[in-house]
Amino acid sequence: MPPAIPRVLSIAGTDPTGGAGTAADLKSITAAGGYGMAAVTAVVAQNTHGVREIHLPPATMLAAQLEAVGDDVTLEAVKTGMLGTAEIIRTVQDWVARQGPDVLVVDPVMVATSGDRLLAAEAEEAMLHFCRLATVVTPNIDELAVLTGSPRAATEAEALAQAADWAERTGVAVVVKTGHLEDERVTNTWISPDGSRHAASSRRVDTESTHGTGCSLAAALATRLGAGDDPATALAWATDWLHEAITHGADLRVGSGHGPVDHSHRARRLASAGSAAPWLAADAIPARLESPTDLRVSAGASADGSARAGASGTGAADGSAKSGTADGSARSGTADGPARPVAAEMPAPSIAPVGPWTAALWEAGAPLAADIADSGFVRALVDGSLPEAQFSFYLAQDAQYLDRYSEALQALADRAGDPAEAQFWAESSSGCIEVEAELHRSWLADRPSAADLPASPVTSAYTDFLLARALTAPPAVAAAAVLPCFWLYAEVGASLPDVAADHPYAAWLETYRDPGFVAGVLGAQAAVERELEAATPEVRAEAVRAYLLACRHELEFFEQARRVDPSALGSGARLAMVAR
Ligand SMILES: Nc1ncnc2c1ncn2[C@@H]1O[C@H](COP(=O)(O)OP(=O)(O)OP(=O)(O)O)[C@@H](O)[C@H]1O
Ligand SMILES: Cc1ncc(COP(=O)(O)O)c(N)n1
Repeated sequence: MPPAIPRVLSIAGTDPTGGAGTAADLKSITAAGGYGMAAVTAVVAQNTHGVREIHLPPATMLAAQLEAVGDDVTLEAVKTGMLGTAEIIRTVQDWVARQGPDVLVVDPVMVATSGDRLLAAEAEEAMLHFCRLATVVTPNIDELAVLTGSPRAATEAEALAQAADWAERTGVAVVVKTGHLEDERVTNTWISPDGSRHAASSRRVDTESTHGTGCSLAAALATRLGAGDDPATALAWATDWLHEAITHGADLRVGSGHGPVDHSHRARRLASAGSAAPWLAADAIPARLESPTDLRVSAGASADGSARAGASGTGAADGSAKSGTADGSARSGTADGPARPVAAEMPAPSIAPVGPWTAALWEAGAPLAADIADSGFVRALVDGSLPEAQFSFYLAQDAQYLDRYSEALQALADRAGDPAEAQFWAESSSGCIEVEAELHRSWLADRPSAADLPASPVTSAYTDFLLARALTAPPAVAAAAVLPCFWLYAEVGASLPDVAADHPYAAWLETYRDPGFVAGVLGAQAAVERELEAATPEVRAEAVRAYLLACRHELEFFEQARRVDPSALGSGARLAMVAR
């Protein structure tokens, strides 16, 4: 039984810019949940443009490092990268043979992205020999050709065939990486000696920031295997994590050549999601709203460029000054993207407000609407890179949500004074039940494990919030609380681009375009407009707060799928515990 935090040793060269080699490995091991250690094979003077000089300490020094670690620390996994010379390879090989780690991931580094040689040509034979000790080897397309003694594969099928043949001959698994081919999707395929395959693919990111991707994938894979994941789960985890790191690498602005990936992006995003800071500052909304203008003035940009209204988003994630404002009452940047304009500069909604109160509400919540449209979840759904397990989770939560949202709408119907309004809420409530039933019929039927998932903490927090207001709050507050689900969801639908028919989520994206959503938005807006007009100034302020908090819950609801680790979704009667 491996420990919860696998102890993983990287044996590799250095990179003073932190993008490749031991630096990349340590960051990747940490990101994948392990404790990272490193023994240095070569000191490399390099940057994002290439290698300038390589210093090889005596092999005896490497042997001493390996002995020092091995004598003292039990290792769940070892990952090797740049080994440089035949003598170094032999040194590592001798130590590995004695140490016998359960997991050995060999990244047979030969040539850097920059074209510089990192393995002496005459050492290739020794590397081929060493690879036979591995649990899995992770060659790129060019290294695969050297490893298998074949011409460079021109297609993924050719590469898979080369790898399958080699794995069968040697008894060592191979991960075939298509990063060096041209396909729109990049696929990593684990091929076992018995021929079984597990593929994990992601959308190709158009970026220069791919320095150290091979090192990072291998180190993350070693860590997940060291933690006890099976090959398919470990590879899926490493591929998905690396995709996020590559997507955000350029934002680091490290160097002017092939920059590093952002190994910590996921950790920062998750840390931000775990913040207990309130979403809306106590003084974000005036205590009394005599007219919509009171909210407009309050929501408008102030002299220091901050906005007064708008619930705080996930902005703290990047830790920079661009995230949120001094008083924390508004936000203009997220873990996923650069700062955006404050409310006053926000684009108009595609479904226009029906009166002055809904116009003021839109303006106050516009930064959150923009966050949702630009959220990692919506982006991954649109570009097709959202992992299926996360999509299934989202569907399951959507079904759970609709069930309770329908109850909230029925409560509004029961409490409505105006018969037409009561009818609108009641019809919306039954409409929800129909959509939920359709979700189960069409989408969850062939995803049985997702179909049984209970409501997540995020879903429960949102629906409990809505139900509490629908059942007990003044009608204006209750109506304002349920409005974002109508309006922001329809806005997401309106913002979606057309996608190709073979897009993995084409059919789902189509469901957002249902014209029925727009009719629902208009009905809910009309009710909110009427109720706010009739409410007292104090109740109006409470209603605005409820609207903004519901907008923030909407953002959480979309983003939650990207916070879930499929391996944590197993069934069984247990109470999830937190790590301390
Ligand atoms: N442009 C990209 N978009 C998405 N993923 C990528 C991209 N480039 C690389 N990757 C990911 O990084 C992994 C390793 O990349 P690649 O196939 O280039 O290996 P490598 O050549 O060993 O890496 P390195 O360039 O660090 O030596 C790929 O398998 C893939 O998961
Ligand atoms: C020490 C060391 N190890 C490996 C690589 C390969 O990484 P890349 O091909 O991305 O430059 C590197 N540049 N430096």
